[in-house]
Amino acid sequence: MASTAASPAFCGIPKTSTAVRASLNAPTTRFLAKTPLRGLGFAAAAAKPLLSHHVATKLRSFGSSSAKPVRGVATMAKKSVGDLTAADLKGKRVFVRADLNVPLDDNQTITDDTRIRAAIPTIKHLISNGAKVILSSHLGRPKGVTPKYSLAPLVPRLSELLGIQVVKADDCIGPEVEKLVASLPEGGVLLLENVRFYKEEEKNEPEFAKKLASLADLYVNDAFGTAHRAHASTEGVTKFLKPSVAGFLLQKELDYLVGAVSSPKRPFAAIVGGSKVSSKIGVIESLLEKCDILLLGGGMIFTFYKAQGLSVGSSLVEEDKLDLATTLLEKAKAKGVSLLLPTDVVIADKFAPDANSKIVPASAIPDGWMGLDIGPDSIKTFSDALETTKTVIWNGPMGVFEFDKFAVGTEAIANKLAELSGKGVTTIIGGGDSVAAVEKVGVASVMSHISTGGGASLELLEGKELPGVLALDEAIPVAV
Ligand SMILES: Nc1ncnc2c1ncn2[C@@H]1O[C@H](COP(=O)(O)OP(=O)(O)O)[C@@H](O)[C@H]1O
Ligand SMILES: O=C(OP(=O)(O)O)[C@H](O)COP(=O)(O)O
Repeated sequence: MASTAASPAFCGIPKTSTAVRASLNAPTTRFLAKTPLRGLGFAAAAAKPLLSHHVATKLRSFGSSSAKPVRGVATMAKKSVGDLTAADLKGKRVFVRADLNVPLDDNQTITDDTRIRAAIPTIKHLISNGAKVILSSHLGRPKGVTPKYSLAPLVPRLSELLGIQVVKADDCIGPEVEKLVASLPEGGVLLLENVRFYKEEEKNEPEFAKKLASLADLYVNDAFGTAHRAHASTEGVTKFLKPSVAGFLLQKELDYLVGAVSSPKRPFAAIVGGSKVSSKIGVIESLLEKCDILLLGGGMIFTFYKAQGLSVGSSLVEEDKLDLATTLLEKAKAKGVSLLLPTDVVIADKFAPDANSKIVPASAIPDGWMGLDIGPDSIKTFSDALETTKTVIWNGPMGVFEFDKFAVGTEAIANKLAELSGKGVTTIIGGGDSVAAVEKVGVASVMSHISTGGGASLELLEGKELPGVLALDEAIPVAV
């Protein structure tokens, strides 16, 4: 199944895949095997007021065993899509922001549909109550209109899962889109084109948000994976659409993650890897405050090595983060946090599945070679460090696991977490690629929680407010 599909031809992607090469720079489209969604099954109708995470944190510190409102405490719960009935929805145009940023291969085939399946309960609730759904998402990090980042390849799978033909717009604003919205029947779904084709989206420009909002009567945010971004479609739009409510996925993710990371069972370990170094290296500072053990792997580590004066060959490095890396190493030492970097790495002579490879100490990466996985000594050290933990959160693969030769570290950590999960340790896996990796290994079902958001779950762990959540309407306070 998954592992077979992802092996030598790795999901049918040519060995010189642009998708793979792009992952070194801006790894936004992904390419793993199609695997069943686990850990995200929930009843669409099981709606309850959504606790904003800072409130849930407060409740936890009162010793509550669940994130339910406490008698007499005014909660800052967020309104949920489950609070909206047919009376609110029938005939209404609902703007739904989902995170449909799924991996596609070079043939534009979806290779992991986890995020599409996770968005379905909210959409089904809306269409079964007679709403007209205007569905919006980004895909990747395009600079302007870029055909390979079109949402068109998602239409067949969305239609299949919803049991209706989803209509696709060629834009996300403008007269043609307005015409399609006007002709949308009750219970219909219109998928807008990639909202990041407009630079105004990430800049959160109010005029752009207003144009998006003008398409609809009310707003649902179900994009947990993008809830840490204050963009026009996740935050700006809420200023022009009322009500603005949380979708079932957003609600479910927060319900689980807030409780698990606000007062984690200790020792508490975080594992951070992957290739979004500049977005995630900053999180490490906060993790030093929260975690007892911090393990770094993936493309993250070479910036740390270089900051220590080591040669890193042609490995992924964020030059402008070298000072930060040095500071983080000093802070970890001062705080007594075990910040472990791999001591050995698997290096390659090119970024390809058939690259020549060898294992070298982290201090001996030759020029012209790049680190694409953690080595066996590091796997052992990391596994030993995790042995006594009670809670582990993992975001970012340990290596370029899409290539079999460089998947060993990621697979070993996935298997270690599965083993710990079996012993009662809380194991949380977040992020599109990290989830795809544990699916590939076949251990997703034994993890405590599979999250559709990597960066978003790390920011929650940091204790940050997620702009996409904060912007939503508050529910009427509940006293129980
Ligand atoms: N040493 C490395 N060099 C380059 N890319 C890496 C390295 N290790 C892991 N990666 C890549 O990181 C990507 C995932 O990173 P990221 O997007 O941060 O994770 P997630 O999607 O789980 O949040 C994968 O495509 C993987 O190939
Ligand atoms: O894939 C995503 O984040 P993740 O890799 O941290 O899980 C989200 O779709 C957000 O994408 P972005 O990091 O380009 O804003």
